[in-house]
Amino acid sequence: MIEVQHVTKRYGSVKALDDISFTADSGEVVGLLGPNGAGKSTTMNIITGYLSAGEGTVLIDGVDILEHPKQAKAKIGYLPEIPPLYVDMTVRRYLEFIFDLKKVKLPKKEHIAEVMTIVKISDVESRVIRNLSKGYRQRVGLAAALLGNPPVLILDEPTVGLDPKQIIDIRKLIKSLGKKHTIIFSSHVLSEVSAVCDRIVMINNGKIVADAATDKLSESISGEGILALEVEGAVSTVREAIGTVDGVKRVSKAAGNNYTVEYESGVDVRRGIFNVLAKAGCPILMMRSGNLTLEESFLKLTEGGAD
Ligand SMILES: Nc1ncnc2c1ncn2[C@@H]1O[C@H](COP(=O)(O)OP(=O)(O)OP(=O)(O)O)[C@@H](O)[C@H]1O
Repeated sequence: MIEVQHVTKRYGSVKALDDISFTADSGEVVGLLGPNGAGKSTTMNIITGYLSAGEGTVLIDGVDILEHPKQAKAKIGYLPEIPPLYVDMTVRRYLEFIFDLKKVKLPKKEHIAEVMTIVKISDVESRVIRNLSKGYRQRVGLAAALLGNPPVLILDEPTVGLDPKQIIDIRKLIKSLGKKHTIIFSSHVLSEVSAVCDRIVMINNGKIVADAATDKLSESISGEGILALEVEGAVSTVREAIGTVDGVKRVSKAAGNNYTVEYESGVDVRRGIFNVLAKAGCPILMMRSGNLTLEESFLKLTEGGAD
């Protein structure tokens, strides 16, 4: 649905993006994660056609954003980091204004009411935007992005500046919107991205440093899996037995009866290890994944970032 291909962007001598490529498939919620200054906003602005890339291509549902901007932009709902709200308007008036601006062809009253219900702002429709809390303003911005039912939503740091309750509400909202839309949303907060997204694209210093399903990310970063084991029996027997299992790369002895097993990424060695140790008469007392946590992976990849 969204294809970013070899995009490079320079601001004068600053290379903000350096040959980045990634995709977001239909119905996927993809998190663009990186420290401040990594290039997230620049990426978002290029995807939405607000900024042109120096090199590379962005396709929205197969349509090139630079060659056919009108057609491509009609498929996108964009929530910039600071939504450009007209604060003297009421919520309803503002949404009517955006509806007209976007030249939406749906029945106006019903569609605006539907969108207000989705983002839960119907109760403030007559309030002047200036008097709304930051959380409500963010939802008004989201409502504006949703007008016209675009299949793609691009959300730039949608929870910045919100209180914890508002953050939880917006996350829930994004998750539910993910059922019907392809979403790319940026954040510098790992826990946020991992709570909401199917896939994480990590960006640092204008380069993509990781791109994987949220639950597979740490494994894909370390390039191999790690298991921590506690096993009874003679050390040489245990090591030898585990070493015969397909996919096992290294067995290291830790304190007591503990071992660390490194294995090839994508291979599940647990059953094999169970079988060989049972055969050798060495009971397994504990076995768990010893991979880097997502936090550790993120820090490892973004060391030296601007944040
Ligand atoms: N208009 C500009 N002129 C010059 N340099 C810029 C401009 N906009 C961004 N940059 C630089 O490009 C790099 C990427 O910036 P960008 O705003 O895309 O990062 P970001 O990941 O969105 O960070 P933040 O979360 O702080 O907004 C940074 O080094 C930034 O200083």
